[in-house]
Amino acid sequence: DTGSAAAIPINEVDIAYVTPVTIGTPPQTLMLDLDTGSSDLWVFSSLTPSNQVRGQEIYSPTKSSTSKLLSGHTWSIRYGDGSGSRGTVYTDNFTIGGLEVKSQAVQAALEVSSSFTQEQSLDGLVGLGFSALNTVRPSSQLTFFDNARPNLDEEVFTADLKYHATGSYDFGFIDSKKYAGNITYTAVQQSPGYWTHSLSGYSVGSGAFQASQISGISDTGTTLVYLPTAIVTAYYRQVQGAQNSQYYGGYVFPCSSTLPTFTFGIEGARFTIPASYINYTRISPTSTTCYGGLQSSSGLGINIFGDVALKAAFVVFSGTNPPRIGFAIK
Ligand SMILES: CSC[C@H](NC(=O)[C@H](Cc1ccccc1)OC(=O)N1CCC(N)CC1)C(=O)N[C@@H](CC1CCCCC1)[C@@H](O)COc1ccncc1
Repeated sequence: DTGSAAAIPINEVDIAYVTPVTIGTPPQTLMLDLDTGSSDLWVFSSLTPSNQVRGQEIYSPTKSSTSKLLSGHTWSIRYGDGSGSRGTVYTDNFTIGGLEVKSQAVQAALEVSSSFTQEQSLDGLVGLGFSALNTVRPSSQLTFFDNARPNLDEEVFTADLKYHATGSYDFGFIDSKKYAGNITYTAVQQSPGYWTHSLSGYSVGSGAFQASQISGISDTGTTLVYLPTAIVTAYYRQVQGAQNSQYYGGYVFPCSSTLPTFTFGIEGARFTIPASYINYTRISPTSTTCYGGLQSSSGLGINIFGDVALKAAFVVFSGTNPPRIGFAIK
């Protein structure tokens, strides 16, 4: 089997991407954020208090003839940005882009944090990390990818995220029309459950490539790129008027500044993030100060290759044994 679905930016600065999925019988369509940085599939539901729902589509298990309560099971998740949700668990038929998994664990939210309530274009998440990170207790549940894997033509899914445009996620096949040249693969360390791998180094603008192994996670659910402070300061040293603002919680600069590109290495291959991707957003609609798409990871304890980096490449998440991740120019 294979599947293919759109990755649609939810706002004009690509803060996140959502993908249409269907759940249950008859099918209920929700827009979910496919997130390789977590492993819970959870949705706004008929069980979510109405004062926490603001425009989101909801999953109603009672309206689905194929839903089953996974009795006695609960879940609770906290994300890196402090947002979170918790609830109960059903199994139901779940489809992404024509690829169906029967009896997928669908985690119905009983409570969501305010940042989810405020994000009306996001109806929940599909975790595509390793199932070891799943928070359902007493027995953890498998991700959509792990459930689909035995029926896939190839044990892969690919992410083709785009800058200010709709991209795609494919399951079970690698579409050679979506990239140029070769795919460069590198080893993935699957514990504790993220798609963890190393960069072989980086360069700023036309500067020399600095070879160094930088370990981090490729995370479609994280908007920006978070790297070690030494790298980030080297980057912003090239930006007139840049400063690391305590007030704004990161590097900001005059929107009129000229930004250099940022290049990262995967083994021997090189991928360049255009300056426009790093000029992430104005700090407020009328401001002339802009917030950078490259920020320091020092507060996180982990380096994160988020959407700002991933949208510069075609990315193959390979569930083979051992797992690996591939990058290609597009
Ligand atoms: C440094 S992990 C921060 C990261 N969350 C972000 O990237 C959010 C995404 C967002 C925010 C608001 C609306 C829509 C999307 O966006 C920002 O935080 N920003 C973008 C806008 C910018 N101005 C400020 C910074 C994060 O937790 N991701 C998790 C998934 C994410 C949760 C929030 C909803 C969307 C999906 C996940 O993959 C990684 O989980 C962990 C990573 C590390 N240990 C624990 C958990």
